[in-house]
Amino acid sequence: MIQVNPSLSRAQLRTQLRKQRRNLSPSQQTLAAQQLYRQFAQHPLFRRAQHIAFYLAGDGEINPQLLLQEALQRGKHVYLPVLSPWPKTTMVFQRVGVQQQWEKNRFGILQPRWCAADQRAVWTLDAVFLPLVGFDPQGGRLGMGGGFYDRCFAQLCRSAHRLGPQRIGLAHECQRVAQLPVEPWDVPLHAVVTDQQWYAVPASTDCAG
Ligand SMILES: Nc1nc2c(c(=O)[nH]1)N(C=O)[C@@H](CNc1ccc(C(=O)N[C@@H](CCC(=O)O)C(=O)O)cc1)CN2
Ligand SMILES: Nc1ncnc2c1ncn2[C@@H]1O[C@H](COP(=O)(O)OP(=O)(O)OP(=O)(O)O)[C@@H](O)[C@H]1O
Repeated sequence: MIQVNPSLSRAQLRTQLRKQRRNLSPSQQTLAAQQLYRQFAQHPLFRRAQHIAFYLAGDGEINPQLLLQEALQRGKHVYLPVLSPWPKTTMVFQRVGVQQQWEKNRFGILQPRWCAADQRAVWTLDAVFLPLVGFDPQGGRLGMGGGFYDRCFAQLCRSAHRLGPQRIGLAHECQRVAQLPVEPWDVPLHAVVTDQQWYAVPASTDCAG
């Protein structure tokens, strides 16, 4: 686990942790993806969930592709994040179709071509698997810095939809830090699954802000 120098800013921490995950070799990445799959494929949360949001891995992120394929095979509805053309700060979740058309978002990440009819309100999903740059065992998440996931969940946390989807961070073990700096807009994760283990977050820290 990384011992975080408390004087590091979020931006510096992000740079350091991104470098760390990009340094994993292709064979380490493949193994991590297989181990993630083994950790999770038979888990009741995954077995029960019918509407699940994934992400397409890049930049050294742990790859949930095996789980995504498994979800499709089990007849679940699979969603991916799509950045809205306007307003630029909005991200929605869109179901992946059989003859899906794709486009790149402004960060070069592949996303389903915008189709409002296939989009589903976040609070009606059963689970959202979040990519992350860093995490801590208290449910803290450091992302790429766009604030997209936090904005998606902000309403949910403040309103009566506390139950909403399970927010599950997926990560390499090397992305764990003892304690991330917390910002007022941060929405805590319910759990983090790495290639090595599960980190269940105590309920009391859920939506603390
Ligand atoms: N796989 C994956 N998909 C995802 C996310 C993610 O973290 N991972 N996102 C999670 O929110 C959203 C995209 N958010 C992103 C925010 C910033 C950058 C980024 O690369 N920033 C550049 C600099 C900015 C620029 O190119 O204009 C960089 O530092 O490399 C990428 C994605 C939606 N899709
Ligand atoms: N609920 C919100 N409403 C308005 N702005 C927000 C909200 N949540 C986050 N932001 C803004 O987004 C910016 C980036 O936030 P942060 O650094 O936490 O992103 P991140 O979690 O790393 O990114 P991402 O979720 O896209 O991976 C912050 O400057 C913050 O002001």
